[in-house]
Amino acid sequence: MSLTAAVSGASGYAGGEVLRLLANHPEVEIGAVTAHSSAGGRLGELQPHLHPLAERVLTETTAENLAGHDVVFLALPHGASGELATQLGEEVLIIDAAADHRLESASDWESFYGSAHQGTWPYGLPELPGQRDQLIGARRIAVPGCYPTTVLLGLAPAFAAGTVEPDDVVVVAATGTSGAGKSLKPHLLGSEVMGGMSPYGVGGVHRHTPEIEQGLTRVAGQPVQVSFTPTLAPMARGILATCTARIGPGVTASQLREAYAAHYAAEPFVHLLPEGQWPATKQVLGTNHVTLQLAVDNRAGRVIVVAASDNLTKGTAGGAVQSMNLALGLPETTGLTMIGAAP
Ligand SMILES: NC(=O)C1=CN([C@@H]2O[C@H](COP(=O)(O)OP(=O)(O)OC[C@H]3O[C@@H](n4cnc5c(N)ncnc54)[C@H](OP(=O)(O)O)[C@@H]3O)[C@@H](O)[C@H]2O)C=CC1
Ligand SMILES: CC(=O)N[C@@H](CCC(=O)OP(=O)(O)O)C(=O)O
Repeated sequence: MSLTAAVSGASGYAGGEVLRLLANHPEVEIGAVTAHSSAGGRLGELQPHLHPLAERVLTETTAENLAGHDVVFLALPHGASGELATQLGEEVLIIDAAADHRLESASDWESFYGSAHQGTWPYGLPELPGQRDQLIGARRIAVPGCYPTTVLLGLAPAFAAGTVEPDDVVVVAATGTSGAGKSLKPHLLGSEVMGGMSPYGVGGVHRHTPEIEQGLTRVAGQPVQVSFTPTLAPMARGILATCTARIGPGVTASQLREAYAAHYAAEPFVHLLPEGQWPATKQVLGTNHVTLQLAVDNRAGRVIVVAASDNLTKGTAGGAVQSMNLALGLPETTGLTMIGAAP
C-alpha cells in the first residue's frame, strides 16, 4: 500500500517533525509540502535536517494544493484548520496538530482562545480509556496538546483506578523552547532562556488547562479540577511534568504501582519505569515514548507522578502519525520509534 500525505506548515517545527517521521514511514509517500511566508522556498533551506526532502519546494497552504492526497496534516497556527477542513471534503483523513477541534466545551474554547468554537474531532490520544476505538476509521483527528499528552498519560491510570481525589490535582511542568514554534518571541531569545528557568501562564490561565481537565474528567467520570503551571527550561525539546494528586483513604503505593503497570501493560509507547528509575527528557528525545514513575508521599497524602515526553514527537507529530496509523488500519507503531539517542 502506498498512501499519499500532504503536510501543511512544513516550514515550522511541528510540520518538520511530521515530515521527519513520514520520511521513515514505509506506507506513506510525501506529497505536497506547504507553508505561508516561506512558500516558494526549498525545504532544505528551512529544514536542513530533512536531507532527502531538501529539493522539495514549499507551496502556499491552500485547499487546492492540499487536495488529492489520502491524508492531510495541518500544522498551522490555531484558527486556520476549520475552513480548510470544510474545503477538503469529508473523505480525506485530516489530522490537525492545532488546538481548534480538541475542546468539547465552546465556552472553554472561547475563554481560553478568544475566538468562535469550530466543533470537536476525535481526540488523538489512543492510550486514554476507550479512545483507541474512536480513532479507528476516523476521518478527522485533533492531535492533543503537548502538555495535555504528557499530563494525561501521567494521571489517567490513577483516575481510572479511582485512587485519587478529583478536586486536588496540581501539575507543574517544564517544556523546551520548540513548544512555542519557530516565530520570533522576545522571551524565547537565547539570552533570555539559556542558563535559567522561568514560569509563564501562571494562575490557571494556560490554554492547556481546560484540555487537561477535559481528558481527566472523561477518565474519572466526574469533574476533575487541575492547577497547572508551565515553566520554560533551557532546552530545545522535551517536557517533564510533575503531577501530584491527593490519594483516597487507604490507597497504598503498591496499589498505585499495580494500577499503572496494568493500565499500560499492552501499550507500546507508554511505560512505568522500574522502581527507583526516574523519567528524564533526554531518554525520550526524538521518540514516541513517554516514561513514567511514581511515588507516594505519605506525609502529604499525595501521589507524585513524573512523566517525560518529547513535545514534538509523542507530544505532536508522533501522536499524529500514531493516530493516522489507527485511522487507516495500519499497525499502530508503523514508522514510530521508542529508541532514543544517548547521551
Ligand atoms: N511546537 C510544539 O511543540 C507543538 C505545536 N503544536 C501546534 O502545531 C501548530 C504549528 O506549531 P509550530 O510548528 O510549533 O509553529 P511554527 O511557528 O514553527 O510553524 C508555523 C507554521 O504555520 C505556517 N503559518 C504561519 N502563519 C500562517 C497563516 N496565517 N496561514 C497559514 N500558515 C501559516 C508557517 O509558515 P511560514 O513559516 O512559511 O510562515 C509554519 O509553517 C500550532 O497550532 C501549534 O500550536 C501542537 C503541539 C505541540
Ligand atoms: C514554550 C511555549 O510557549 N510552549 C507552548 C506550548 C503549547 C503548544 O504547543 O500548544 P498547542 O499544543 O496547544 O498547540 C505554550 O505553552 O504555549
